[in-house]
Amino acid sequence: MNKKTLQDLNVEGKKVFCRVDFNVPMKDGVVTDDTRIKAALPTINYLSEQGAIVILASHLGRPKGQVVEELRLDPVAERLSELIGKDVVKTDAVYGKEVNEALSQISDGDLLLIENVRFEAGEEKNDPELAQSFADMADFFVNDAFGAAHRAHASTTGVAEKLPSAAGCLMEKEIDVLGKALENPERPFTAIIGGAKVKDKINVIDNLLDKVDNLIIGGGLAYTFIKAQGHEIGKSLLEEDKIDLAKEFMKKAEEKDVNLVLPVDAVIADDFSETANTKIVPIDQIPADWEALDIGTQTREKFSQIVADSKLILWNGPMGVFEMNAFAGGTKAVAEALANTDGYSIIGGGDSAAAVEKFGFAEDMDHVSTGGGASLEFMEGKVLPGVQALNNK
Ligand SMILES: Nc1ncnc2c1ncn2[C@@H]1O[C@H](COP(=O)(O)OP(=O)(O)OP(=O)(O)O)[C@@H](O)[C@H]1O
Ligand SMILES: O=C(O)[C@H](O)COP(=O)(O)O
Ligand SMILES: [Mg+2]
Repeated sequence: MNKKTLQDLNVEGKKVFCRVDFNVPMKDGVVTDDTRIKAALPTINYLSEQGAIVILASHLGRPKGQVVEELRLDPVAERLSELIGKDVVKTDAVYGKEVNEALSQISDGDLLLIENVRFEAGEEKNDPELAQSFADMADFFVNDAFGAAHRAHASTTGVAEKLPSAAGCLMEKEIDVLGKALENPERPFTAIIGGAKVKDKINVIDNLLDKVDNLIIGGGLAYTFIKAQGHEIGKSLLEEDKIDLAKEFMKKAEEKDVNLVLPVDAVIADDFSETANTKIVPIDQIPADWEALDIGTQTREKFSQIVADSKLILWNGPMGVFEMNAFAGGTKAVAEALANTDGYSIIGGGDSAAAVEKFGFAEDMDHVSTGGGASLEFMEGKVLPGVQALNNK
């Protein structure tokens, strides 16, 4: 990596605006998976030990420029404080008087977490004024938010243009590990994509088809493809305006001789709930008022076999709604296959990492990346804007 790193900055007695990705799974105001918080600790500890005042900034969820009470970062501050064994000052504001007052009361080595940056409409628009407000708080900018490095937002790229900047340790490590895998991928190279961010993730497929031997599509992403094949998908997740794109990708896969693999059966439910009635049906037999919430048993076997035969596997996005036990089996089976394969296994994403942790397979993966969309875009061969914006060595 040709970007400056922490060692290139002299932060003692200085204020550092440090973007992290604390977009973690939460339930009832408690962090349910702290993988991303733990992953940022080396950078936070380093800055603090060097005597910097560390201003931490993150997004959480997609509040779309408004204050959403459930998306405040207080539970994250609490968990961070437990992990680091130190107080974390948390402000309810993203910038302005409250933040400035808090900053005037803390000392070198202390930590301050500002509120969810996506409460500000300017964040996702990369508004220069908001970026300037971030820059005004600090002497340096450090980006350790690999998971958000594919976003060109005020707290990722905007502020980088206004302060001397560097990559944090996590950013450095992710780029190093993923870069090595991508440089000369061992084959067969298999990508598995699932999850719920269909609009975002369908777009990475185009470039991935130029790189992989097998492309497995599961999770909520699969049903737009099943629909494109002409099957009824009931109330399953669908991006209506991406059906034609899905058709194009199936055609491109055929032309490029890429094995595009879709579910052949599904666990369907008559309600989006743990207590719904469920059954497993062939993929072309989903009734109109049911929805597919997990891959079926035959699909699990098929996907697992491909994983077992692969030399490099990149997985992002759960195969089903694994947060509910009734729909966790598919994600667990694929996680187990990745844990047992002789190939190099990379899994990425906030919820995917949480799933692997929940099922006890995290230790068996070669690399658990904190990036979901970011690791996919990186593996597509794209330069991530959050990285590009940082100062070169
Ligand atoms: N069939 C399905 N129907 C509806 N939701 C699904 C289905 N399969 C998986 N999901 C949901 O997908 C969500 C995770 O998707 P997401 O794309 O956010 O993955 P991720 O690993 O967190 O990646 P990223 O870091 O990019 O967010 C989970 O909350 C899960 O319940
Ligand atoms: O979870 C992620 O992949 C990152 O935190 C980015 O979140 P976003 O997809 O809402 O930008
Ligand atoms: Mg997610």
